[in-house]
Amino acid sequence: MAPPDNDILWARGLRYAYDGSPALLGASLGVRQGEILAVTGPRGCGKSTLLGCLSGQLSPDDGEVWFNSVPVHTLALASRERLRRDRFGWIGPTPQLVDELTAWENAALPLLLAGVGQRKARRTALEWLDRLDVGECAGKRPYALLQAQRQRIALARALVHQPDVLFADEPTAPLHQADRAQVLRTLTTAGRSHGITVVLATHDAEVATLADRTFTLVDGRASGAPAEAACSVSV
Ligand SMILES: Nc1ncnc2c1ncn2[C@@H]1O[C@H](COP(=O)(O)OP(=O)(O)OP(=O)(O)O)[C@@H](O)[C@H]1O
Repeated sequence: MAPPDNDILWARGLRYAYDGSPALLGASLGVRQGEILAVTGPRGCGKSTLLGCLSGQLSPDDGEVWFNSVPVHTLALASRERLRRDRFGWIGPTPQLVDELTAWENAALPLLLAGVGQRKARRTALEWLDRLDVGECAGKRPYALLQAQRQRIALARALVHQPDVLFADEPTAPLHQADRAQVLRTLTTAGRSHGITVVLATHDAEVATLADRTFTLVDGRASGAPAEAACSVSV
């Protein structure tokens, strides 16, 4: 079956198991260009695994993932890595920064890897750090920063190259309430103003209200999908 034209991301019948222990049991979904989709569900229902499969970090045991007209599930490793680097952004629940680089260098990494000149990469990274209220941290290394500042820098890095799709896996987990609201606002505003599609995994119903649409996973499949028909269910 070919993916519909208006879906930037499209997955069918995704199955994934960790050492024989199933995490996804036939999840199917479509994500439209520019929308903010919240992937919700209780802890352990498979949200992170679904984002891993959609973003090409994990290879599903069965099923298909398409990005535009590209079949991600059959791409060779090098092509998948290039796709992730150039077209996708990723932010997880804990900031994973390069210890040896300053905040702006961390934020600029996707641009530098794509061959953008140092001066332009620095300027763009600084703009994103300012937008996220961590401009004053630009010259500091991660060890000298608070966890909340590190997470904002990780978000700047995820957005700096204006990816087609931003995958955000519980991005506000390490933040306090006030930080959480601002980071989420920046994330959703950036998505809407730059036409970035956002796939946001969260178990927080309040966070999910910022999304255009919600996809609920229960035990590795779409909520309400009967086990035997799970492969053909979509939202
Ligand atoms: N690396 C791993 N090795 C083994 N089992 C794993 C691994 N990662 C996840 N699992 C298991 O797979 C299932 C789905 O996990 P996953 O992290 O995708 O769910 P989640 O909905 O994102 O959970 P959470 O809300 O806690 O982040 C769970 O039962 C989890 O224990």
